[in-house]
Amino acid sequence: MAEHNAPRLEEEQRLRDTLEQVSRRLRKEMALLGDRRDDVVGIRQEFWDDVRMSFTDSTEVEETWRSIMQQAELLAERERSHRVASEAVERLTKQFDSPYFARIDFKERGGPDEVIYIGRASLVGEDGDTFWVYDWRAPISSLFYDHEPGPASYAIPDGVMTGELLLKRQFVIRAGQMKHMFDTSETVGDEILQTVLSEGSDTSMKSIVATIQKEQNRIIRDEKHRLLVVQGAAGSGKTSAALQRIAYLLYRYRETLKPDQIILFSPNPVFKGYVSRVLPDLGEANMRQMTFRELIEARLGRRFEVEDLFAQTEALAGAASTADGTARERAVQYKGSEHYFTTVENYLKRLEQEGVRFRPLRFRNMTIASAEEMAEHFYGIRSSEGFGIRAAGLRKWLNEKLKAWIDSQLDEKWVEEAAELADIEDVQRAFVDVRRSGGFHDETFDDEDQMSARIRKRVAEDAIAPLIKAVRGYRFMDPVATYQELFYSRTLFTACAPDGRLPPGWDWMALRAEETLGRKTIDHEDATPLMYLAEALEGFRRVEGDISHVFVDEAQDYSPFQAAYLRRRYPRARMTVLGDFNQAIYLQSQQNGGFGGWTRLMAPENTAVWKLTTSYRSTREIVEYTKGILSPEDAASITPFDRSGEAPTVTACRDGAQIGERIASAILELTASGYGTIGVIAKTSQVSGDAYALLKERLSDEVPLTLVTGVSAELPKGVSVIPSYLAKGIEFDAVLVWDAGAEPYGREQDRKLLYTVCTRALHVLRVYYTGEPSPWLPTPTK
Ligand SMILES: Nc1ncnc2c1ncn2[C@@H]1O[C@H](COP(=O)(O)OP(=O)(O)OP(=O)(O)O)[C@@H](O)[C@H]1O
Repeated sequence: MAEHNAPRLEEEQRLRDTLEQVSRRLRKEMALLGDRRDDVVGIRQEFWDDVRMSFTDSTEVEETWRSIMQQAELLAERERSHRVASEAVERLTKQFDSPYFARIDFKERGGPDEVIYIGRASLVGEDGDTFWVYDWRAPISSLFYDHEPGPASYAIPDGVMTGELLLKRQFVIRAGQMKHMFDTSETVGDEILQTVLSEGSDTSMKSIVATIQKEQNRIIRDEKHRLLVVQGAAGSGKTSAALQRIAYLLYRYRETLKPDQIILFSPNPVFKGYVSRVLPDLGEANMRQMTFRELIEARLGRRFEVEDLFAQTEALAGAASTADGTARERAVQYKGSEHYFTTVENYLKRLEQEGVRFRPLRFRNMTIASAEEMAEHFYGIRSSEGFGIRAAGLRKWLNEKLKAWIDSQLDEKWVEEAAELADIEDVQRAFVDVRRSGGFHDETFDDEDQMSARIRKRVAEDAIAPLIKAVRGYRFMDPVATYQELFYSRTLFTACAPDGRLPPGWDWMALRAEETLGRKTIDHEDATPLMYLAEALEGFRRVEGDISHVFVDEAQDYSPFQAAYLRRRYPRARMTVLGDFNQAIYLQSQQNGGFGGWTRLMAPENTAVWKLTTSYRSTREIVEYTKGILSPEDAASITPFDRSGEAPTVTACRDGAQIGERIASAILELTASGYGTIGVIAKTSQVSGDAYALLKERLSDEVPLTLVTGVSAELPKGVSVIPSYLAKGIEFDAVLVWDAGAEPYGREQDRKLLYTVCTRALHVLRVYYTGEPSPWLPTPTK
C-alpha cells in the first residue's frame, strides 16, 4: 500500500536505497568495462599472432581469410560489448547524480496500488525484477505528464489502462542529494518549472523531461498521425517537444528505428549546433540534421551559383526602397505563394503533353540526337507512365543511340587520328583483348586489324565518355530552359495560373530570370521551384525511402514548394512540422502565412494540427511586451508562463556610436549580475559586423565577445553579436536589440522579424534605437 504524502525522511531513505542500487550496478559495469577494455586491447595486440597466414595455394589462402575474419569478428563483438558497457557506465553515472524526478502512486482498476518512480532512464534491481525507476518514455510514465491526482488512464500498446492517480510528487535531486520535493496537491505544481525556467540559458539546448507539459506530451507521444503540424508561440517548447519526441520514438521503436532514419531540418548551422546536445544527454544517439540549403546545393550547386536565403535577405535589406529592390521583394513574395505553386503544378500537367525542353546530344559539330528527336521519343511513351518512366525510357534509347553512333564512327577520320595518338595502355589492353579472344596464333592473320579496331573503339568511347556520363545523370533534360519558358511566354503563364492572370511584376521577373540564369546564377526564390520542377521531370528519382521520420523546425519559413519537395523526397516518412506563423520572417513565406503548404501534404485523417500557446522561455513582462509588437489578432492566444522579471526597456540613442556605448555598459552590468549568455541582435550581418567592431573598441578583452556568422556552427558562451535571422530558434539570458529604429524595422514585413528578435530573451530585454522608433515597438509600461 502506498503511503500518501510520505514524509521527506522516507523519500530520502528511498533515495539512498536507490543510489545504493545504482552504485552496485555501477561497480559491476565498471569491472565489466575494465575486462572488456583489456579484451579489446588484447585482441588488437595479438590480432596477427592468432591469425594463421599462408598463401601457398588457394586452400591455404581461404584458410587465412577465414582466420582473419574470425579474429575480426571477435574483435568487433568485444568492441560492441565494450561500447554497451561504457554506455551503461555513462548512464549509471548520470543516474547517480539524479536517478529520478517524479513519483506517482497509481491504483489500477481492480488491481493493487503501484508506486512508480520516473527518471531519464530505467533502473532495474539486481534481481532483474524490481523496477526501481521507470524510463520517462514508458507507457505508465505518461500518467505523470497527463494527469492530476484523481481518475486517470494511460495508453498501452493494446488498449488503455484506467484507474486512479493517488499521488503525484516531484523531486529535484542533484549530486545524489534531494534538493526539493513537492506534491502536486500542495498547489505548488509549477514550482519546479518555475525553478527550471529561472535558471540561466546555455549555449546548447537542455532537455525538459522532468517538466514536460501535458500539451507537449501529446506531441511527443503521438503515434497515430502520419503528419503532425504544431503551431506554437515563441518559446512554447516546439523545438524541445520535437527533440523529446525523437528520443521517445527511438525508445518506443528501439528494435526497428535507428537514429539515422530520422532527419531534422534546421533553420541554420547555428541552430544545428545548438540542439545537438539534447539527445546525447538523454542517452540517445543524434538524428541526422540538415538544412534545406544542403538539398539545393546538392542538386543545383555544381552547375550554378545559387544564392542562399541569408544572402537573399541581405540583398533585399540592402536594396530596400529602391525600385529594383521593391520589384525583387514582390518577386520573392510571389514565388513563395500558393498562386505560383499551383501555376507550376499546372505547368507540370501541361508538360505531360508537350513542352519539356531537351539538350541536344552533340559531339564536336555532329548531332547524335537532336532535341526534337528526344522530344519525339519522350512523348512517344504513353503519358500515363509518368515522367519517371518516360525519362528512363529516353535515357535507355539515348544509350543505345550512343553505342550505335560509336560503331558508325570507327572509320571516320577523327577516330583514326585519335587512335594514332592512343597511349600505350590502350594499346596493351587491345593486345590482351585480341589475345584472349584467340588472336596472335599462327593461324590468325587479321590480328593487326583487330587490334586497330579495338583501339579505335576505345578512343571513340573515351572521347564521348562525358556524353555517356551526362546521359546517365539525366542531363539530356533541360529543366532550366523548361522553367524559363514560363517567363518567356505570357500565354503559357496565364494558361497555367489558377486565375488565368499574370502576377504583378511578371515582366520584371521575366527579365530577371533571363539575366540571372544567363550568367549561371540562381536567385534563392527560384531555387526550390526549379529544383522541384527538375526532380518532377525525372520522376523524383532521388527519393530516400529508408527515412522514417522527418522533423521540420521553423516550418513557417518554408514555401509550399519546399514542403511539397520534402514530401516527395521522403515518401515513406512520417512528418512532424513545427512552426510559428508570427515568426514568418522571410518574405518568401509571408504570403502563405499559415501552414497551408504543409497541411495539404497528407489526408486529413492522417493529419493532426495542434497548438502550443503558453510561452515558457521569457518572463511574463517580456511576453506581454513582445505581444504588443504583433497585431492584436496574432497576439490573442499567447499566454505567458507566470514568471516575473525585469521590465523591458526601450532607449533612444543619438547614433550608432551611442548605441555602442549604451550596449557596452549594459553588457558589463549584465555580466556582473551573472547572466551567462547575452545576445546583441542586429538586423543584418553587415550591421552586426559594425556593431561588433564598435563593441570591441569599447570593451576590454576580458569580455568574451563573438561575432556569429552564417558559417559558425557553435554558439559561444558570453556575448554573441548576431544577425536577426541567425538568432532563429535560439535564446539568450539577455537580449540587447541593436537599433530597432523605424529605418531598419519600419515596414510591415519587419514586424515579425522584430517579434522574433525580442522573443529570444529569457530574463532581460533591452531595446535601443536611433532616429524614430520602429512603429511596431510598444512603449514599455514602467
Ligand atoms: N515543459 C518545459 N519545461 C521546461 N522548460 C521548457 C518547457 N517547455 C519549454 N521550455 C523551455 O522554454 C524555452 C523555449 O523552448 P523552445 O526553444 O523549445 O521553444 P520554441 O517553441 O521552439 O521557441 P521559438 O519558436 O521561439 O524558437 C527553452 O528554454 C525550453 O527549455
